[in-house]
Amino acid sequence: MSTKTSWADMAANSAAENVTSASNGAVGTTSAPARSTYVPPHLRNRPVSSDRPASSDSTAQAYNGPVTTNDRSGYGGGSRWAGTRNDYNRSGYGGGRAGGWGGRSGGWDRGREREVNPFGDDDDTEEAFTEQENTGINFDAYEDIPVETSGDNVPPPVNTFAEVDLGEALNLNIRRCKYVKPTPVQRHTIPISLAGRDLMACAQTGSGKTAAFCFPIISGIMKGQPPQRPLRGARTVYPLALILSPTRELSMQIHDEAKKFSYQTGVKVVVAYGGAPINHQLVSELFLYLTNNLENFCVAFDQLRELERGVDILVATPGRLVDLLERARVSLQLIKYLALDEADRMLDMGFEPQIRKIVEQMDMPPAGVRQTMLFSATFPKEIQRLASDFLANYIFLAVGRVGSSTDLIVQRVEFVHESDKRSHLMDLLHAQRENGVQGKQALTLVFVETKKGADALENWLYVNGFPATTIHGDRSQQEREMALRSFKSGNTPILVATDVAARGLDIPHVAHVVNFDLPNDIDDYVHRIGRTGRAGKSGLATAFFNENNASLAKALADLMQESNQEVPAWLSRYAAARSFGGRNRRSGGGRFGGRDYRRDGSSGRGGSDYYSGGGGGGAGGYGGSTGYGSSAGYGGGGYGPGMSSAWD
Ligand SMILES: Nc1ncnc2c1ncn2[C@@H]1O[C@H](COP(=O)(O)OP(=O)(O)OP(=O)(O)O)[C@@H](O)[C@H]1O
Repeated sequence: MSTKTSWADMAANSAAENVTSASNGAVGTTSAPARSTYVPPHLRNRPVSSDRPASSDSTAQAYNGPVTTNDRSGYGGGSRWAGTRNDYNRSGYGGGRAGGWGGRSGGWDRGREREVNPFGDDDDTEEAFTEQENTGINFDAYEDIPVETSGDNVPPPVNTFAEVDLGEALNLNIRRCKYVKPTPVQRHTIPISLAGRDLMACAQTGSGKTAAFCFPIISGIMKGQPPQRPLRGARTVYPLALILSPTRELSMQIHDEAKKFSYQTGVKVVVAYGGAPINHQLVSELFLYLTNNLENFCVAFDQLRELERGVDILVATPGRLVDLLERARVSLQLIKYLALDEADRMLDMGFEPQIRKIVEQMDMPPAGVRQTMLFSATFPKEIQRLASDFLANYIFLAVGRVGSSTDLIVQRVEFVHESDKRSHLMDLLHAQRENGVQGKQALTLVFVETKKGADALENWLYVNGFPATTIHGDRSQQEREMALRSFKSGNTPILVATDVAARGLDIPHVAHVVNFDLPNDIDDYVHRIGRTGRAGKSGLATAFFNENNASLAKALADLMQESNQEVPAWLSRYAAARSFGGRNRRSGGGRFGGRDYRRDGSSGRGGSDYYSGGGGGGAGGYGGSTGYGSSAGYGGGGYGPGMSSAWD
């Protein structure tokens, strides 16, 4: 630990200069009146107009401190690619703020601002929400989705949000989001979570899992008893809920979503994600390190300040959270809700030690005392076994599988030799252009295996007239954010990415996912193609396959067949050749991304057939499989215990 240069310490020392008093996790700034009173959730649970402070009473006012949501661009540190050709997103990225975070409008000593309206409308009237719906959602596509539940006394699903008591303020926000009715995973999981049950939920990509775990948490905090936060140290904060996710971008996205859902509920959401520690940088990258670290420092500073104002829901990546815990900036003593998004990824060998440390070795209440919710689109059985350590008498829920019965994603697989991949991609992009798809700002996400490969392909595309940008673990936080913004806005309609972008990211209008390099693991493929065809929309996924991908053939052919896709004869031949002794595994087979491993009757450690719940599929055990636990499939790079990661 001593070798670590802690962002938390650095930022804390600087932050301390701006901080005068703290109590129960709420901290005042030098120019703002000291916020010595923490407002318990039960007092905050009232919808108020966005035009005035939440309440005229002093406690509620005290809670309404400055909110810096979406204001991460306050740092202006230059970096390797910053300001270069492709990454401009003029729509709001830190324009005029190059001087650093002090340039943020009003600075951070503005004291108590009203809560920023994340919906961008200041009209809170009923009429503003009526007769509107999230028009992009094709709910019919979900009607025939298979659902499987197991566990004791499973609460029945609901058909509408009105059937469950989520609370007035949250209901208003659901309507602001234009969610007219719950998606299948929400229909099933919300009543389960509201009943206080632990949950392992496996549901299609893009089917609304974020809201599925956020709604019960926010509602529970709103309705819960006011917490007695211990006075352990003025700088220690005590969140009531913890949401962990594997990447910075996903954490930010969950944070943004949770902020929307908790608008004017009084529930405070804060995000903490991190950069790499000093001892993992190469000397030759010193300059890059200094630049990035300044940026990391600025991000950390911002996050820490926000944290010190008090937090109910902490959204975090594991590495940064461990850092915060080790430095006693955060205590998990009062955690009532623990949610792991992309839970299978969080419990694979890359992250598991950190997750165990957070959940089992710090001060978090044990399973059964806290409520634990695990969500992913894929749940390999070995991971389920590990996960069961964190759960008490849980319910397992499986909802469909990517494209399983809805055919939302058209999957194509083409045989392309390594040397032909670039020209083949070019052909696809030209065809797209000719069809006018890109003219309408449709976006293409291209997955490659390595970070270097991503940079090289981006450069080649650019030289050949296709504006592209990249996201991978070697890019600085600022570059990653700029790339995402530029892609989302359509300014740069092609994003070349490693697996760091494979999970969770909800980017509207991604029309085409190209697996330029196929992953080693079929579950990674499922998550990658799930960046399109989201929330009832349709999408296209093209994979370049060659002999290097032979180990994936069987699982890929099976998945395509299950999804009613056309399987080329040559792929079937590859698959047949791999039928025996094939190395790739499948999470659940059949119609789901995973099935309850307890059904196998082999729930003890070292249980038997890895595939037995899945109705056939590949042979071979988990232990020898290609992908899980190996970092090979992750362009962002895996890492060992105690180390930070490019994922983080
Ligand atoms: N009830 C709903 N009605 C309409 N839209 C919804 C509803 N619930 C979620 N959405 C929207 O669906 C999209 C996908 O949701 P989300 O990102 O939570 O999916 P996910 O299941 O977590 O996907 P992934 O497995 O890729 O992480 C989001 O844009 C979200 O706003």
